[in-house]
Amino acid sequence: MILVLGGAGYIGSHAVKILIESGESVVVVDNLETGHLASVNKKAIFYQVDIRDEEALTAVFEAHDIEAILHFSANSLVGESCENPLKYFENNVYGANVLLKVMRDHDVKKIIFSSTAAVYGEPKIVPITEESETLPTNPYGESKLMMEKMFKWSDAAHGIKFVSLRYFNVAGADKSGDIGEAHTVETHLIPLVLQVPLGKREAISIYGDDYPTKDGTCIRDYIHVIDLIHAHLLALNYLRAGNESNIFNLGSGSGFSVKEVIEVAEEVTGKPIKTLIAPRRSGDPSVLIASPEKAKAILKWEPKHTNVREIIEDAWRFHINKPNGY
Ligand SMILES: O=c1ccn([C@@H]2O[C@H](COP(=O)(O)OP(=O)(O)O[C@H]3O[C@H](CO)[C@H](O)[C@H](O)[C@H]3O)[C@@H](O)[C@H]2O)c(=O)[nH]1
Repeated sequence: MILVLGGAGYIGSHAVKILIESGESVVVVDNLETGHLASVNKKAIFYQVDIRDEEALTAVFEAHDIEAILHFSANSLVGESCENPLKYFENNVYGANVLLKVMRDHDVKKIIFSSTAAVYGEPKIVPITEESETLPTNPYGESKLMMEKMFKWSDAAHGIKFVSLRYFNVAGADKSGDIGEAHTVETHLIPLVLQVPLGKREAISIYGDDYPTKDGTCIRDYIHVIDLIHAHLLALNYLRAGNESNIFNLGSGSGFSVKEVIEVAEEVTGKPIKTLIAPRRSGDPSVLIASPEKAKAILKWEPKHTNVREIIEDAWRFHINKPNGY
């Protein structure tokens, strides 16, 4: 049995669907603070539990024979983390503490963990390898780095093996159009851009056009959520094969600027997208591009949907299908 924490969220709901399609039995735990029950595949067993609730989490571990955990439940908004850092330390860091305690007590030894490119902060060298310095510039990235360290020391003391996956910019949606990115407070570029052709937003603000990049706007490495989840399945097999704990970047290795994303979204939707030039958003590095070479070499990961057009087409299919979310 695989336990998916945060399985009602954007990325977690894709993981649940793909795990089930690949023949795994899945238990989902989600507090539904930001997740949607409707996005959880019906073949999964669902518990509305907050991972900080040790008693309730323990009951899930006692009811099921859990082999491995995929951990997607965390707060993940950079701006919010700067305004309310303690929320991030309480939910993300303390939540991981409770989880590790319950794992230790129930002899569960495998966990795949969602980390982030935000652990690197402002990179000195691009593309970013896993050996790059970790110097987060916001509490969100700091909380994820702290969690990585908690897993490292829990491995040393209790033999809990982990794979930490440092995500770059996750986007796109399942090809069915049934599940996708539907945050109540949306901050991510692609869903915000698509709100304009959906008629939900007048214009998209470009946060800064004076960066030292080819068109002056920030460059990011967009990774399709389906490719991202395939890396999780490979990480699960990697731990099942008895390998040591490890850390991998998950990105496509190529970058697209904010203006390029908007242009492709205009082509995909066939509608003009009005833009406004706004001031820079604080804490935004100019260029974030992953080196995915380690994941390719060790996990044998090969992202297949690296074209930003395909990512936007798949996101658009979901938004057309569910214009008001779940
Ligand atoms: O309305 C908007 C929203 C975003 N942007 C720009 O679009 C780019 C992408 O922004 P997102 O907010 O979509 O993504 P980030 O790169 O800021 O954040 C991603 O990478 C971070 C690590 O750096 C964290 O992991 C975070 O959770 C993850 O979404 C940035 O240059 C941002 O300034 C705009 O111009 N206008």
